[in-house]
Amino acid sequence: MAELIFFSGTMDCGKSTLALQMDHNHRARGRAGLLFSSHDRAGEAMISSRLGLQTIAVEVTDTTDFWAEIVRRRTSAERVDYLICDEAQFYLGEQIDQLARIVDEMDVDVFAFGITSDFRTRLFPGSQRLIELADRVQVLQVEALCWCGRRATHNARTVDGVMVVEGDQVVVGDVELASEPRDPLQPELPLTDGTVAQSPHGPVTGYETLCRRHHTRRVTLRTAAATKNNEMLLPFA
Ligand SMILES: Nc1ncnc2c1ncn2[C@@H]1O[C@H](COP(=O)(O)OP(=O)(O)O)[C@@H](O)[C@H]1O
Ligand SMILES: Cc1cn([C@H]2C[C@H](O)[C@@H](COP(=O)(O)O)O2)c(=O)[nH]c1=O
Repeated sequence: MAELIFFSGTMDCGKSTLALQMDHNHRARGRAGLLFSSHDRAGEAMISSRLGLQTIAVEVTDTTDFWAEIVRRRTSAERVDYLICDEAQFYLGEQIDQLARIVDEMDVDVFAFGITSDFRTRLFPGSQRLIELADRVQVLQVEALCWCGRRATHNARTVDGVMVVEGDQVVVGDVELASEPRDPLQPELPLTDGTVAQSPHGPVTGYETLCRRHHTRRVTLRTAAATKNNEMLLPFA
């Protein structure tokens, strides 16, 4: 019996990699699948993994009707056994309803992948509906980590490394990794007074995965480093 499964987690925990692996495994057993994504970092109509794999997919927009799309393909004799739906947090609630109907009435497996909550810890509409409707919600086993070493459970949006809580819900972007060599044109690490040197290209918006404690306190890798530097400057008693 077909299932609707929601594979979820924070940013950078391996969802797109798993999406491409699942497609590979099902395809290798002779099953026919369709890949969908929305606003992938690599560009339109793509599923891309930070491990280097990327595959063409159908771009999901607000006008996508999954039910009509699968009916159309099946009535033109195309086999569809499963759907891979990446960045499913960006899908509309009614599109998730269509996916559930495809599972139940067409016996097509739907494997959806996405982050549950936004930079303000609020559920994305697509993720909310998936949590409400999925046969199973599976949290990915590879844990993204907070800079403190705890499991990262939340996604922070940063501007020049500083967490922000205002802005649009959807802003496509990537996590900045501490181990990545710094681009000399990007802002430097925090100055000892806690401020950050400005990039000649303007503020850089990115994301950072944090544990709840540090998300609540708005402490990112960069602001933690700045605080540490300031503590070192404090006069000894
Ligand atoms: N250079 C690397 N070597 C090994 N693993 C890596 C490397 N770069 C990224 N990864 C793995 O890829 C994961 C991110 O995979 P990806 O599918 O792009 O994540 P998501 O779709 O959840 O944002 C990281 O959590 C890490 O486990
Ligand atoms: C937290 C948050 C994320 N986004 C965007 C940023 C990325 O483009 C995707 C997540 O992709 P990933 O493969 O899981 O890394 O979502 C956003 O638009 N708004 C947010 O609040």
